[in-house]
Amino acid sequence: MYRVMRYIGLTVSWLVLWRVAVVLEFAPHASIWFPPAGLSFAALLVLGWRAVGPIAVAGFVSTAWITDIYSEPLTWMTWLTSSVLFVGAHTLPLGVGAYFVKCAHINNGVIGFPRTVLTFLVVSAISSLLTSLLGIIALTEGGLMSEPEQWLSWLPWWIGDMAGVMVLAPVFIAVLSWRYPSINEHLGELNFSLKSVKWRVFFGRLCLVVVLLGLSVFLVYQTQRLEASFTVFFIVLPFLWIATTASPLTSVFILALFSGVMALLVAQLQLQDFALVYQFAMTITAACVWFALSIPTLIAQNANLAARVARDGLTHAASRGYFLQRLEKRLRSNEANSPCCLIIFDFDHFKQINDVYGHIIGDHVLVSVTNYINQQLRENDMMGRFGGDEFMIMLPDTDFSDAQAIAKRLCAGIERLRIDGLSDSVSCSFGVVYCQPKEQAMSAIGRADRALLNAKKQGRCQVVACVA
Ligand SMILES: Nc1nc2c(ncn2[C@@H]2O[C@H](COP(=O)(O)OP(=O)(O)OP(=O)(O)O)[C@@H](O)[C@H]2O)c(=O)[nH]1
Repeated sequence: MYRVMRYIGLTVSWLVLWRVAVVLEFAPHASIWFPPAGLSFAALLVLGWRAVGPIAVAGFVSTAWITDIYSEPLTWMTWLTSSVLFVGAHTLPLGVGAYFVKCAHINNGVIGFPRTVLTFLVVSAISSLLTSLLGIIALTEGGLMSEPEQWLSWLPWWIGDMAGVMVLAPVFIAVLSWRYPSINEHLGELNFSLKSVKWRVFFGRLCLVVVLLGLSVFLVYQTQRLEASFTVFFIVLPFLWIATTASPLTSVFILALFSGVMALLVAQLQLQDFALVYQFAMTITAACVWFALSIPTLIAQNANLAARVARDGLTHAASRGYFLQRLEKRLRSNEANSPCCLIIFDFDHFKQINDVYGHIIGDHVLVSVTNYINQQLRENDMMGRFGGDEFMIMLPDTDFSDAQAIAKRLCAGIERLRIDGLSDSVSCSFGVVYCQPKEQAMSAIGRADRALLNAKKQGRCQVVACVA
């Protein structure tokens, strides 16, 4: 029962939107935008083919209603043929398009959000072109459209449907996602939760774009000049700002209301001569908003990747590349005159630990020892993984004797560590160097590595300092 009510609600909403579009018509069968296309796309995306029934009923009713609006006589047979053709022409391209967008997000995943946006925009353009061409054929077959009207209608119909899909489908998807939350897994980065909307931000930014639109439309109304109508394209700039700073739902709501006000102003002020400009402004603004919505996502993903690249996945010590970068920066900076020391340490007979206890325990040893060392270091110090079982520690503002003392303390502390799953104790060998002012990072590492080699040669589990 509840489900039937929802389907009836879908049919009624579709018809209300369709009636609004008819009021805003500026050419036969061509409104500045066609909101029902947005609702059909959203319903087909969220409900799948279950949405076809309610949309079909709405299509049959609207075809009959056209007679009333255009005062064209309609026989039962003509009504039936036109309705079936119209419903097919409307639902088939939009349904296939919605299916593509749904699959695109699954295939592209989180990283591919901009690609999903591109798919949505391309699908909106192609599906709308097909609905307009097939719709015109349907109306012509039913005798509801003459040949001159076909030529007048195809472009405004196409762009009107495209505007309906690009601008309104996301709003309807958001509304439907509150009732059908399973769609959220396909929406990925898009947070369409109402909680994400900050109402002060929403009203402030909505006022800004509506005022700018009002100024632009007023200029056109006063001058009746085509050049003046192009000023509406400048509103793309505040929209880019909105889309990159507000939540997706806020941007999508503002875009829909802005487009609604635009359609209303064009109809009320009789600006039909400029309707195509406004139609294109609507779709271009929507396309820009969609691309701009992916910018915060890309920034967040980049930050995430950068953080991952900077850390070693197992021990969470700095990665080799990041450590070298930081050491190089420290040695070249003005602080280079203050002392900086470098320690390199390597586990003793680590291969044996792996061979006797297995690699899982080997990993556990690496994690336990590096955790212990991290606890011993100051906030400014930095540990990095050179590779395998070899690690480096940068000690800024530390003189040579202190660095040697730290290495000895760590060496003794590691030997005392009791590690779960390991009956023997572990040990490490250490090489310590004082970094010369303006010395290359790799030169300091080379010297520390030679000291470490000496520590290994001298029997392991000890600290060797390299003075020069
Ligand atoms: N479990 C584990 N083992 C690793 C990892 N990275 C490197 N190893 C192993 O660490 C061992 C390092 O051995 P070597 O450096 O050749 O020498 P060693 O056995 O430590 O002996 P010395 O350094 O001469 O005292 C190798 O067997 C590597 O396979 C890791 O992430 N996890």
